[in-house]
Amino acid sequence: MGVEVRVEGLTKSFGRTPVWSDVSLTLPAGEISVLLGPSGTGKSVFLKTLVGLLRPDRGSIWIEGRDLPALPERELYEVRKLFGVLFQDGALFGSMDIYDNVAFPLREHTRMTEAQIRVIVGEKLDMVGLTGAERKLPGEISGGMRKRAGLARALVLDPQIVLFDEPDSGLDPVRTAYLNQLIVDLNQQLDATFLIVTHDINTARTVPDNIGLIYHGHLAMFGPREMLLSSTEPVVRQFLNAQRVGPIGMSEEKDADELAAEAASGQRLAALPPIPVQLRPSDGGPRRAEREPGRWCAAHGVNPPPGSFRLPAYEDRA
Ligand SMILES: Nc1ncnc2c1ncn2[C@@H]1O[C@H](COP(=O)(O)OP(=O)(O)OP(=O)(O)O)[C@@H](O)[C@H]1O
Repeated sequence: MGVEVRVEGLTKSFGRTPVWSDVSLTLPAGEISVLLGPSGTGKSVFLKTLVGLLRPDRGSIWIEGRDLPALPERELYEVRKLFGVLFQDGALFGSMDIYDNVAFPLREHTRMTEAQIRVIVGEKLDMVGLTGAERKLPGEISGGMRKRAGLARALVLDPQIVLFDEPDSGLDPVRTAYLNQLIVDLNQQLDATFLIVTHDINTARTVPDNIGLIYHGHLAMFGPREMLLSSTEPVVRQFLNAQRVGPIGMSEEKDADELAAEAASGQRLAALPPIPVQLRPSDGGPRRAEREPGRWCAAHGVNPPPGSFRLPAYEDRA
């Protein structure tokens, strides 16, 4: 069922510049979580810190009873094998074809024979729909295919935790929809815990089980999807509505004068959009962490925005 990742009081700065402080959250085992936040708030830094590429100033990352930042380098190297990471650009080696890119971690980290490697690479390329593209160079395929090749490589060592850094960046809405479906299908098939950093509101609303929002150097909120999607916090409403009105400014947080001027001019935050149904696996089976729509809201006495949990009209007709 994947592994739980428990982050406690994590703080990171570069020199005297703080990125975020006192971040605490638990990624539930086997579930999909999404991390949102304005540009530059340190979401990529958070992923790199989780996987041990950056050291936090303070705090703990507990995985299977081990606190990652406290581990000596040799043990950290072992724990890193639990992770698969899909970097923003796929991070493929430009001079290697897709097959060799996907085979790379197996050749680097295991003693498998080439025959064994061929079976695994074939299986992962099939999972992401890239069978037949083995001999292409990264420069010869589309951005969407590069993402999928990067995903095949991230999965090749059977990771327990998969981190996705903006998997939808640079993709058109249709390719994003395919990739989102692939993520939900993979989560159903694999024993892994997923964390996705994204700016795509539709992805954030339909793909995860849990959502977090980093804002102004802190984790503003983290919890079940319905908690965030029904939240009345101004920063959440502004983000989910993709609005200029609200506490988030162009380059930083708006100050009190700016917010007062906004209120005086009659500009208001829009109402929350309805909570959509979650994306289901394409085989019609249940999600790994399936929950009844509206259960969290009902259990917490929260009224979801009107129109929530309905299928879009065109799906009602199908
Ligand atoms: N190695 C580094 N050394 C110094 N500063 C860094 C380093 N890596 C990131 N930063 C700084 O940390 C801050 C957070 O960067 P990060 O890329 O994590 O933001 P982000 O939330 O992922 O942004 P975006 O949504 O635009 O991708 C930025 O100000 C960035 O310049």
